[in-house]
Amino acid sequence: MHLPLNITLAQLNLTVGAIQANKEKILAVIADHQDSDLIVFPELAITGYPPEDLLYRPDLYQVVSAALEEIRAATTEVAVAVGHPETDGDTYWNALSVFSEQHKVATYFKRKLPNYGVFDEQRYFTRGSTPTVFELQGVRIGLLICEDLWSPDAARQTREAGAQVLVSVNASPFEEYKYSQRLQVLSARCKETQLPLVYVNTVGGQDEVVFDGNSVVLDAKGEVAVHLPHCEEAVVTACFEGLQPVPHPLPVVPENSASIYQALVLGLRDYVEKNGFPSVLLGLSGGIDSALTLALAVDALGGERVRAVMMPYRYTADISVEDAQAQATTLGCAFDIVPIEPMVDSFMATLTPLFGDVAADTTEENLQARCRGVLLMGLSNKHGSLLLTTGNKSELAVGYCTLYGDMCGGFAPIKDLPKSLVYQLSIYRNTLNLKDQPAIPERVITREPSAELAPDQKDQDSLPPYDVLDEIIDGYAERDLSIADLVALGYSEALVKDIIRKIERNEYKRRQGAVGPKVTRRNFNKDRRYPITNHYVHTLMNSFASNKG
Ligand SMILES: Nc1ncnc2c1ncn2[C@@H]1O[C@H](COP(=O)(O)OP(=O)(O)OC[C@H]2O[C@@H]([n+]3cccc(C(=O)O)c3)[C@H](O)[C@@H]2O)[C@@H](O)[C@H]1O
Ligand SMILES: Nc1ncnc2c1ncn2[C@@H]1O[C@H](COP(=O)(O)OP(=O)(O)OP(=O)(O)O)[C@@H](O)[C@H]1O
Ligand SMILES: NC(=O)CC[C@H](N)C(=O)O
Repeated sequence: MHLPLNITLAQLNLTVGAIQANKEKILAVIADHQDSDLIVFPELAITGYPPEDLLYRPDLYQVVSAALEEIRAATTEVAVAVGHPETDGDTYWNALSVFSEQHKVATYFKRKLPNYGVFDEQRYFTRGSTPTVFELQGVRIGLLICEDLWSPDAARQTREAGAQVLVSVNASPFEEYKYSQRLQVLSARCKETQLPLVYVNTVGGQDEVVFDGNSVVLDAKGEVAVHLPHCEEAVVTACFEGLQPVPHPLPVVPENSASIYQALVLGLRDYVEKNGFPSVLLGLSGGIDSALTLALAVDALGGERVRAVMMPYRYTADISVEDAQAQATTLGCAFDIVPIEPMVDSFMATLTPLFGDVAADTTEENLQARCRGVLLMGLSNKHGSLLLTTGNKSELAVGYCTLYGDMCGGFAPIKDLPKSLVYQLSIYRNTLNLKDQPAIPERVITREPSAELAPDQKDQDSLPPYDVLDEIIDGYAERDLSIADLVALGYSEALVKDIIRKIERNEYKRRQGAVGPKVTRRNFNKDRRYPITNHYVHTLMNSFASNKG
């Protein structure tokens, strides 16, 4: 055994489908770490994760093979472990290959394929069946891929196959409290097997998920010896002496609000950069949702790449215009004021005769939101700028938003934040001073929420207080509680039923909404796939009535 053994964790931000660019990035890390013994790259590093139905394309495997050939040819005595999809023409695997001195030393096939939440691996891959161990400087290294670690048996079998160190490659997405949950799982595997673990996660935003990095090395007792940063690329070499990882200075683990905020910044930045947008814009109303979205955008891209547009109508309060202006000035982004009165009046003049004698209702409110949407989409088209839509999870849950109005836009940075979390993150952001002014004007946080689409309108005219709404949404949509469970929490039957009806009635709206990063345990996209045409809500209502009877 030749110790110390140096194992490099390459926590890289790779791009789905960019096989050549990902390969170049991998080759650059290999060239820079020739003093290491083993360099470990993330799960499916070659394709990025998740490649989704790209995995059905036969040509993908040709490009992947060519890239792996180049990596193999570039290896010296430094071993390299890299994740990639693999096929023999009939069967497809999520694989991890190890190359050294221009040879393939081992290929391992993932044994546990996650098929829940945002994951669909059983749609593409067949399970591997064999633990894989290879020898490096006399030390036996056992290979694992992500989900393999989330139950005991794959790690146990790898130990039984002779492993002395476990190396796991991962694409483990962020959600609230994920870091501590993940650490518990990893620590349990170390304690069960009494083996140290090198855990390499990917980092970066990919459509609706954000990979948070937080790669770690744990010792055989499950204690963290090395920890890579949250939501940042990093390449760090861990040194093993006597099969014990040498402790490395640990970065501070961000607390809950900071960890979510940083994940949202990364998700937004990567969506904009990886899709090639020069800039973003948004409607800035003087309300908290657009204010938090603006702060995220400026933190992700810098003020010079962000434009905010205030579009007052007759119901817009003066303080809304003042606060929007003040925030744009503090954050250093472009700011315009474009009144929508002439457009709304013109639409109304045309529509009023066609409306006949039907009384005014939400139609008139939606028209204001739609005029704003048209203006913002015009600016987006003209300048090639991505329009950010500002809806939060509570509004999207109950459909308190206008199709082709404030739902216009290509990316929705806060769509998975319940309104209570919008407040929490806004308060958090204001603890980070910028030019001695709060990033979000205090009055925006303290004033009562209003869509300002009708005189003296408040959100709470149509909705229960947000803490109540959020708890019912969380209970019903994230934790699958029944009507009886929610009533037992102290909410009235009428309120619970009303919110559930609204949630189910608005699936069609959410399906037409822009993509945005997941931060809760269950988002309204891949995590919760409900039919649009769906009468289960009647079944629920009826069964609660009959239970009571
Ligand atoms: N199942 C289904 N499949 C496909 N389409 C369906 C549908 N059900 C209704 N529709 C269609 O959807 C349309 C209704 O949706 P939509 O036009 O959006 O309008 P709607 O949902 O009726 O109203 C929007 C609500 O959101 C509030 N709002 C608007 C803007 C901002 C805010 C805020 O605070 O942020 C709040 C506004 O005050 C109002 O209460 C109908 O025309 C209907 O035809
Ligand atoms: N006067 C306005 N000027 C610019 N944009 C607006 C204006 N009013 C609404 N919007 C846009 O439409 C979105 C929906 O806003 P609305 O005021 O109806 O409710 P909200 O969900 O409370 O959002 P916010 O808290 O940002 O006001 C806003 O976030 C903003 O992007
Ligand atoms: N890519 C995977 O296998 C990820 C699944 C795993 N449970 C995680 O979220 O970490």
